[in-house]
Amino acid sequence: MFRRLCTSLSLSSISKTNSLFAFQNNPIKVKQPQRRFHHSLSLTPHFFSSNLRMNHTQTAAVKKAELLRSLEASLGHAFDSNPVCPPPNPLIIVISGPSGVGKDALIKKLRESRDSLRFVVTATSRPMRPGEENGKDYYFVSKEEFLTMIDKNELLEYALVYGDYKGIPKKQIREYMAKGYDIILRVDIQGAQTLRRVLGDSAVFVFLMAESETALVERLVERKTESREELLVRIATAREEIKHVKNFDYVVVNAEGKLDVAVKLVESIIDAEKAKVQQRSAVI
Ligand SMILES: Nc1ncnc2c1ncn2[C@@H]1O[C@H](COP(=O)(O)OP(=O)(O)OP(=O)(O)O)[C@@H](O)[C@H]1O
Repeated sequence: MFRRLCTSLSLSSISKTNSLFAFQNNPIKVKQPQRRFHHSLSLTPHFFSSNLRMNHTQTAAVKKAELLRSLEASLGHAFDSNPVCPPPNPLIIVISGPSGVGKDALIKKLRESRDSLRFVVTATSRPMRPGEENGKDYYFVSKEEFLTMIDKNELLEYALVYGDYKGIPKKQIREYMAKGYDIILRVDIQGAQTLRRVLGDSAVFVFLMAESETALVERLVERKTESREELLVRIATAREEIKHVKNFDYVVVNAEGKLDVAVKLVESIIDAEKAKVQQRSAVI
């Protein structure tokens, strides 16, 4: 192979000394390449007609084109410009963590920075909070409507959380994945456990946590959406939930005032997952 390469290189340099157009009538007989890899670099009389003296960049381009052609000639076929790796599978990313840790805030930022991500809107029977939008933050449905969705097997998972139902409609996930989008799911720890049973290792599970219990409680208090009693329940639950971190693939700390750092880390996780040789392959 090395000798063949040398031969073709020396042949190409000979043709160059004779004439710049000489290799248009290349004497080397090769099988016609099926697809030309470097059309844009091929020499045509037009290329030189307007400017007979080539500058340094043009000369380098010609040399490169010539070398590529001679390599193709030696190999007997054109280089393949198709991607070497198949496109990565659509990914399901499950974001979970204690109440008030910043799941919604993180997902909002992720959606702004990544076009390839689609957020699957959770259906819930809880009342709408100020600033929330139906169909954007959640699908707000009545308890009766939610129970009908359960009966029809329309939910990937559901749970009764603090007296309200929350669940993930399957339809949206299927539609987005068919279009090649990555899916981001937001669930509490109970929901993540159910999803792990349903999806196994076919999805990526990310546990979001605050840097300390104090930080978590302060965040919840500042949000002003829970009563004193509700806060106590959420704090007690968070203490239990933290024990489930071992069932997740990744843990991300969302430290006070450092939401952007947490977002970047989740983006890196997505990038790393996309570069995996053995891709996860979720079927809903
Ligand atoms: N890194 C951070 N630093 C300071 N405040 C934050 C940070 N991340 C989120 N917050 C704020 O903390 C509060 C709770 O966040 P968020 O509502 O996103 O939590 P959550 O995990 O979705 O809660 P829940 O599960 O109860 O819906 C919000 O007011 C949010 O703006």
